[in-house]
Amino acid sequence: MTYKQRNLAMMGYRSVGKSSLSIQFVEGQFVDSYDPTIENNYEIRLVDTAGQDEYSIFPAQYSMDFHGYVLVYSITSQRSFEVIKIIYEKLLDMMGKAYVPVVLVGNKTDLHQERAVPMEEGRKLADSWKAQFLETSAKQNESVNDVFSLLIAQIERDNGNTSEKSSCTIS
Ligand SMILES: Nc1nc2c(ncn2[C@@H]2O[C@H](COP(=O)(O)OP(=O)(O)OP(=O)(O)O)[C@@H](O)[C@H]2O)c(=O)[nH]1
Repeated sequence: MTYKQRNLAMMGYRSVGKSSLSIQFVEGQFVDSYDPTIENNYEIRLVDTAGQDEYSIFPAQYSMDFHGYVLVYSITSQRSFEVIKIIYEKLLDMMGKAYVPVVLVGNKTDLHQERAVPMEEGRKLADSWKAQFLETSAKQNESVNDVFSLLIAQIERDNGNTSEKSSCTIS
């Protein structure tokens, strides 16, 4: 069986849930990797970066090796939403590109009483980037796997592949 390796980076402000989403995804996908009807297999290398802020110097290695990026903010933090815009701009700058495959994720939907960023704001921002958008709860395992399957599908579309069935392992 052959694998396409896909390197994905989790980026965002401190404490938005990058590690929690990664751990939830890795544990949730473990059983699926035994599915015998696999047609496309992706080996995902998931890099959970340390939280950034608007003043962080963008480490060059974050732009070199990745096929796609999960940009995470918390729906309870307006600041994390502002910071994600800056991270995105820095990413494009660093890559010297007008487009990179991105999924924008508003995490912590279970804390709806503390919501500070309306869903519509997230969607509008993602549209302006031509990116996918999802709200998630790492705590309640809400839409977590969708983040990664959307990003993989987007990367494949960008590469001119339109295969519908896919599966993955994480290393
Ligand atoms: N209620 C709730 N809490 C969450 C959720 N995701 C993460 N948290 C909590 O938010 C805090 C930060 O989560 P992390 O996953 O460590 O966040 P991070 O973005 O990796 O943080 P840094 O390593 O500082 O960049 C922890 O206390 C988590 O338990 C969520 O979906 N809902």
